[in-house]
Amino acid sequence: MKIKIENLSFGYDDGYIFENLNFSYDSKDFLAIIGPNGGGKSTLLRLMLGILEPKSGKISIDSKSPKLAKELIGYVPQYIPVNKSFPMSVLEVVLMGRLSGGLFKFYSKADKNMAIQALDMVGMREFSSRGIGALSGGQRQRVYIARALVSGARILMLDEPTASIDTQGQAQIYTALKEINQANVGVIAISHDINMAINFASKVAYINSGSVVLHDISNLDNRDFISHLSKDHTHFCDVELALNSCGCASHKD
Ligand SMILES: Nc1ncnc2c1ncn2[C@@H]1O[C@H](COP(=O)(O)OP(=O)(O)OP(=O)(O)O)[C@@H](O)[C@H]1O
Repeated sequence: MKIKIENLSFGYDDGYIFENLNFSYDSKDFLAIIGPNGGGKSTLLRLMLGILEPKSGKISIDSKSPKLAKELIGYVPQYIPVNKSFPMSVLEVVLMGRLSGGLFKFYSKADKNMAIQALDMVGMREFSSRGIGALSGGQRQRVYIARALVSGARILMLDEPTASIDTQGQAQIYTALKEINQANVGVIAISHDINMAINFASKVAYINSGSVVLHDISNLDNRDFISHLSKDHTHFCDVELALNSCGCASHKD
C-alpha cells in the first residue's frame, strides 16, 4: 500500500504549518516520524488519518482519500492511563477492534482467534484474561496495538506509542512493531526517542517548521550514527546533521 502526499498545504488558522509538501510512504517500511516539539508531526498524522482536511493539495492512500481508506488504517493513540479496576479483560479490549459490525454484535470464534493471534504478535497472549487495568503502561500499549491490528488494518499509525514508558517497555513495543511490519503491515510512528527510531525503523522522516526530510536508515550503522551524534552535535535538532554525516540517503520535499 502507498500513501501519497501531493502539494499539501495546511494551517489551523490563517497561517500555514505545511506549504506544498510532497511526501510518499510505502507500507513495506517502518517509518519513524521525528523532530522537535511543535514541528508538525501530530498534524501530519491527523491529516493522513483524515481527521484534518488539507487547505489545498491531496493525500491518497492506495488512490483513496484518507476518509474512504479509514478501514485500512489502525490508529493507536498516545499512552492513556486507565483506572486500575476498569472491568474489561485484555481479550475483550482487543475484540473491540472487531466491532465494525456494530456495538452489540456477537463475536464469532474467528474473531476470538484473530484477537488471540494479534495478542501473540505483540507478546501479550498469556495476559488475555487479565484485567486491562492490571497491566503496566507498556503492556497496555501493546494491547492497544493488538486491538488496532485485529481490525484488519494494513497500516498502523501511532502517536508517540512509548511516551511515559520505561526503556525496556519501549524496546518491547518497538520489537512488536518491527515484527508487525515484517508481517506486511505498514507502521508509521511518531517518536521522541531517536535511539528507538534508529534501532527499529527502516525510514526516518524528520519534520521541522513544516518541512519533511526523509532518510533511508535500513543500512545505517547505529554505532556510526550515535558516534556522529555525540561527537559533532549536542542537540536533538542535530539528528538530521548526524544522519547526513553517516551518508544516509536523504530526500527533502
Ligand atoms: N488544534 C490546534 N489549533 C491551533 N494550532 C494547533 C493545533 N494543534 C496544533 N497546533 C499548532 O500546530 C503546530 C504543530 O503542532 P503539532 O502538534 O503537529 O506538532 P508536534 O511536532 O506533534 O509537536 P509535539 O512534539 O510537541 O507533540 C504547533 O505550533 C501547534 O501549536
